[in-house]
Amino acid sequence: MLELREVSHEYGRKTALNTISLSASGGVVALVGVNGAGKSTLMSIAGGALRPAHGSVLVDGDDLYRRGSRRHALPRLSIMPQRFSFSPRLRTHEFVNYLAYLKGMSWRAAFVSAHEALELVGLADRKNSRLGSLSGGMLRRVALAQAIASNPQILILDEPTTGLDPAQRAGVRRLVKTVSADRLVVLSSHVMEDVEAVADRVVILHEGSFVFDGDLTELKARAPQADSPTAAEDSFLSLIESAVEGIR
Ligand SMILES: Nc1ncnc2c1ncn2[C@@H]1O[C@H](COP(=O)(O)OP(=O)(O)OP(=O)(O)O)[C@@H](O)[C@H]1O
Repeated sequence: MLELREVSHEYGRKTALNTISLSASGGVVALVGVNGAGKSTLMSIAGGALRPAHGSVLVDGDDLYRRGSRRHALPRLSIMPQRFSFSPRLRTHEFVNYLAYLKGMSWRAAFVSAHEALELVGLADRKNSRLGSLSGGMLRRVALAQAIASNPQILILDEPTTGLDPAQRAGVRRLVKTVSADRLVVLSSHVMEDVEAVADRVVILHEGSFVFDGDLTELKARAPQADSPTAAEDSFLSLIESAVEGIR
């Protein structure tokens, strides 16, 4: 169970998140928003990578940002960040293996798990390649593999399909569906097509606040034409427009 309690965050004087509360325990929760809505900030905070200025994040009741409980909470989740730094000389398997080990797995278990994760993301044939030789799309899949490898109960995926070709995107969507069968996946996206393919619940974020939280049927029902093939997208756009009008 992941719980965000009244989370707010600012960068200097810029408010990125404004009193966000969310709890989820399973399935795929898709966080949708336009550029700058606050998705990455929220994903980083939920994934243990950014301490929020206000509020708290609980994993099965353990506070992710409190000394004492962080070490219990952290191994139960993994984040696939939008960008990650790495040594270009490390080999793909070595990197995934090492990160799974850092998450608390034994070296042997991490070794096996890294192989399985690379297989799942379609990179088994590049397991001995140096990271510096991989394409951008391959690196995105390495980022996904390292998130999956430690077998966490909660997976936080920040724009997992960005930079992938259509076949790889379809592969990642299938993978997200498969891994969400027995865990919680929270992913961010601004591609409604991806969201429709995988999400059990959609949360729309705009200028740091939630403007919608419900399932796809509820989202489509808000569109001018609920049976239109573009109903989810139309509804998203009209929710954003009304939020903008509300701010004016
Ligand atoms: N390190 C930072 N310093 C200053 N402002 C930041 C920083 N990171 C994000 N912001 C600002 O906070 C707001 C939210 O940014 P965030 O990256 O969370 O949005 P996003 O929804 O993930 O956007 P995108 O879809 O473009 O990745 C934006 O206005 C952004 O300019």
